[in-house]
Amino acid sequence: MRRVLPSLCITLQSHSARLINSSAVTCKTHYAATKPSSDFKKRSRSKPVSFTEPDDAKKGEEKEEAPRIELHKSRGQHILTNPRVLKSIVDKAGVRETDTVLEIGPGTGNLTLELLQAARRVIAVEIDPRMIEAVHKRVQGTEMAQRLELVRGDILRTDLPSFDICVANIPYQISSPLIFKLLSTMPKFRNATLMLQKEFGRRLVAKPGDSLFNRLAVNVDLLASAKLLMDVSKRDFTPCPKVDSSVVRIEPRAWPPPVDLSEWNRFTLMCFTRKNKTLGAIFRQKKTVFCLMKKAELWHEKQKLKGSHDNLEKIVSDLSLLGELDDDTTDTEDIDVESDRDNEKFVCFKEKIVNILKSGGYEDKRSSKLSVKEFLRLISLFNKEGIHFS
Ligand SMILES: C[S@@+](CC[C@H](N)C(=O)[O-])C[C@H]1O[C@@H](n2cnc3c(N)ncnc32)[C@H](O)[C@@H]1O
Repeated sequence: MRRVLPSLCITLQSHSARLINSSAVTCKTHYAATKPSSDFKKRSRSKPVSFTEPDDAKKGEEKEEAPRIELHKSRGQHILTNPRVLKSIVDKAGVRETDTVLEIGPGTGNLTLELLQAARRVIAVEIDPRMIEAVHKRVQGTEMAQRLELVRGDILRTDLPSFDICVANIPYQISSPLIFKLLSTMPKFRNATLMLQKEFGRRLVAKPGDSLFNRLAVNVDLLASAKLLMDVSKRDFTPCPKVDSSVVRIEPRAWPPPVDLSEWNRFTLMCFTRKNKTLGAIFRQKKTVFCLMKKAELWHEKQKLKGSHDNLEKIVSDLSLLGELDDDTTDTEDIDVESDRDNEKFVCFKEKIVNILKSGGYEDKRSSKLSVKEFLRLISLFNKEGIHFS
């Protein structure tokens, strides 16, 4: 039988949200695996949810008490079950009483309930309707229900609401797009405290010269500062994942440099195609030179705009044939320039690139050792000479 959820408990939002059937989940009122402290139980006054892993679900058939939320690893459903860690995350996030907190992937609600102790309001976006149901049941009939907004949807396809901070144990497979989605939101939030795969967290906070320094760190550093808060053992999750985790705080910069992000993204992609090669070697590659030459022509044509449409179309089609450079770009010797004139143009353009690198002192530098400031200076040197990356 379908039962309508009390509207005070769940305000479902927007295009992606859908009211769910509250009878779809079996929830039991005990923690099978969430290990709450007695203090936590007292404070939450809610009905906790337990769950089973796919294999346990089969084994548990005869145990009539076994509650059923089958956890799907494909959705990153590793539930954080250590109350000490849950509390520590909320403390370290610096949640204020007046805050609206965005939580991504509340799962069965362990972190959600902690957040509701500290914040004025929590907006939790969850893709799995069974989890929405579970969290709803835990707050149902408590004053917390009025301060919790559950949104069903894929966070990557959901318009983000306005929030003060984000605190979340996220599905690791969406870490990168999620971080950039958060960083592109307006108005700006104070910070995001995220549980990430340990290795990913280390890469995020890496500094130029560190062995893990990479394009991700540069791109994030452009827009935010990232700080490692603590490591969390895989044993603190159910089911136990293969990897350990880290909690990282990301704080958006108040005044990020005014760069075209799509151009920046392509520029760093090019610079990091071979992060340990010198920039001189990277930008001398035939494919790279050719790609930049075509982009420069396109840019030049766009500036003129009134010019020949035919020419513009040819350049656009050349570019699409070329495709985007990606991290696996290896084949650089397969581009044939058609005529002597083209060849001359190509050689001149290559010389121009090399001169920019030489005059800026970048020819022998490696991306793995450059700061955001140095990358910003390099892109501006290229732009000044009419070389663009978007
Ligand atoms: C690592 S679990 C975290 C659960 C809970 N917050 C905790 O700490 O125990 C990730 C949660 O994110 C949800 N999820 C996965 N992909 C999602 C997406 N694209 N949008 C929103 N939620 C998602 C999963 O269903 C799961 O409940």
